[in-house]
Amino acid sequence: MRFLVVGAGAVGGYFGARLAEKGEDVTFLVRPARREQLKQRGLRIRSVHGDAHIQPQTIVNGEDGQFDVILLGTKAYHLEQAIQDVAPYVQAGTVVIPMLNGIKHMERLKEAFSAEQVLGGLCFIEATLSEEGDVLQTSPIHRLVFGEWSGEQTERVQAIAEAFAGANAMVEASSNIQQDMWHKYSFITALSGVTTLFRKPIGPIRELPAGAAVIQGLFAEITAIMRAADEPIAADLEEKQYKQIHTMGYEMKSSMQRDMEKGLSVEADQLQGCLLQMADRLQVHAPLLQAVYTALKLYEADLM
Ligand SMILES: NC(=O)C1=CN([C@@H]2O[C@H](COP(=O)(O)OP(=O)(O)OC[C@H]3O[C@@H](n4cnc5c(N)ncnc54)[C@H](OP(=O)(O)O)[C@@H]3O)[C@@H](O)[C@H]2O)C=CC1
Ligand SMILES: CC(C)(CO)C(=O)C(=O)O
Repeated sequence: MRFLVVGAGAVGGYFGARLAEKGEDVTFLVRPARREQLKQRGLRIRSVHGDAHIQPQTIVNGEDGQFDVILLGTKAYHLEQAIQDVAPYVQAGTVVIPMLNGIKHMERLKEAFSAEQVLGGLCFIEATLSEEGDVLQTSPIHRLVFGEWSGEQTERVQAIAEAFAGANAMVEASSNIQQDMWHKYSFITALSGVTTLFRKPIGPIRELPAGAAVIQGLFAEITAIMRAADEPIAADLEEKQYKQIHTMGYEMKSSMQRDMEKGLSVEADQLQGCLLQMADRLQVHAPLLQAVYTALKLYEADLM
C-alpha cells in the first residue's frame, strides 16, 4: 500500500515517520524549503515512545506519484492550497484521510474529491516541530482514528488498519467516526480555547476554581451548540470531557497554544469561529466561546 502524507509537520511527520519506520511505503508531499531541510537532516522524531530517524521519500507539487492512501496533515488555513496540490494524486481508488482538528474541512474535501474517497479521521497527539524541524512528541497519547463515514468496516479500512499494525503509534479503525470527530472537535475547541486565553498549560488553569468553571462553562456552550444542530454527540459528553481534561498531564498544552507561542497563525475560524456561526444561526447563547474567539482574533490582528 502506497501512502502519501501531505505536510511533514508535527502530525504528518509523526504518523508518517512511524509508518515508514515500520517499513511501509511512505512519501511526503512537502514544499521546497521543507524538502531541503529533510534532505539535510532527515526526519527525526524525539518522543516519549522512542526516537526515530528516517530519510524520507519526498515529492513537491507537480512531481509524479501514485498512491493508495493520502493522509492530510496540514493546518486548516492551508487546506485550499493543499487540495490543489494533492488533487493530481487523488485517482480512482485513492482514499483521503484528514488528520486535522475541526470538522468543516470534511465538507470541503468531499466537495473537492468525491464523498466516497474521503474517510473521516482525527488524531490525539501532543506534538510540535523544533527549530531544526524535528518532531517533538511529549505525552503518552499518539492515537490516530479513521473510518468510513457510514461506519462500515470495509475492506479498504481493514487494509489500512493492517498497514498500520505494528507501527509505533496507536491507530484504530472506528465504526463511529462522525461521532468521534464531533467529540474531538468539542474537546479541542475547549482545550485550545482556555489554554490560549490564559496562556498556560491545562494544569494551573483547572486547579483554580474559576478556571475550572470556565472550562465547564465552555463545554456546556459547545455541547449546547452541537445539540441544537442535532450533531451526533453523546448525552454525557460535557461531563466526560470535563473529567478527561482532569486526566491530562499538568503541563499539557494545546497545539494552538504552541503555535501562538511561536507567533504562528491559529485555526480560530475553523474551530471556535465555525461553532460560533452555528450558535448564531441556531440562537444559542455562547459568551465564553465568544470571549475566547475575540482573544484569538486580537492575537491574529497583531500578527498582521
Ligand atoms: N500538533 C498537534 O499536537 C496536533 C495537531 N492537530 C491538528 O493537525 C493539523 C496539523 O497540525 P500540525 O501538524 O501541528 O501543523 P504543522 O504546522 O506542524 O504542520 C503542517 C505542515 O503542513 C505543511 N503544508 C502546508 N501546506 C502544504 C502544502 N500545500 N503542501 C505540502 N505541505 C504543506 C507545512 O509545511 P511548510 O513547512 O512548508 O509550511 C507544515 O509542515 C491541524 O489541523 C492541527 O490542529 C491535531 C492534533 C494534535
Ligand atoms: C487535544 C490535543 C492536545 C491532543 O490531541 C490536540 O489535539 C491539540 O493540541 O491539537
